[in-house]
Amino acid sequence: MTQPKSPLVADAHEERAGGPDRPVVDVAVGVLIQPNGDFLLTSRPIDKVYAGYWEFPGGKFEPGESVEQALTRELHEELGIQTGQIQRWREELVDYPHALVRLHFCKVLDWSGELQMREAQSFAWQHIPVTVSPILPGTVPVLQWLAADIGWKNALF
Ligand SMILES: Nc1nc2c([nH]c(=O)n2[C@@H]2O[C@H](COP(=O)(O)OP(=O)(O)OP(=O)(O)O)[C@@H](O)[C@H]2O)c(=O)[nH]1
Repeated sequence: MTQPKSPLVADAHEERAGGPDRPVVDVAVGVLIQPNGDFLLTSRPIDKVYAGYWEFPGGKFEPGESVEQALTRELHEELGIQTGQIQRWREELVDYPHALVRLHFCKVLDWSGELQMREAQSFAWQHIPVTVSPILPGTVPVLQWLAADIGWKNALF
């Protein structure tokens, strides 16, 4: 029988808010990738937990939303863009002191509109290795997946 993948535990030494039975919070996350392979990182606004940490844009589902609906709404709210096709990529469970979150990472290769930082966040187009820090704990594995993607392509060509 396949065992469920255990969560990535962030800041394990800190107390967990909500105790052992806290609910899982679903989060839609967009990895916007340009044709040259650069991807977009944004910094968390000052009024949020892990303020100033770099992450991929996105946010929590609202009731009844699908991954695609939540991501389309969040990318418009945060960046002012209209997303085209959304490709579901990977999921990850992260146990933070403030919440237990399930991150639904999606690749977005196609969008329209100029980027606007509507939450006064900073942004950086990056490639591996990234030059911004600190990176949000739940975001670190994505950089490893992106690196693996590049390795796969290099192996083919
Ligand atoms: N957007 C985003 N959130 C991430 C990433 N990695 C990661 O662990 N998270 C976690 O997912 C959760 C997203 O919450 P959020 O506060 O950004 O969501 P939101 O915009 O809906 O917040 P709001 O309720 O304040 O409007 C946070 O617990 C954050 O730490 C990531 O790459 N992008």
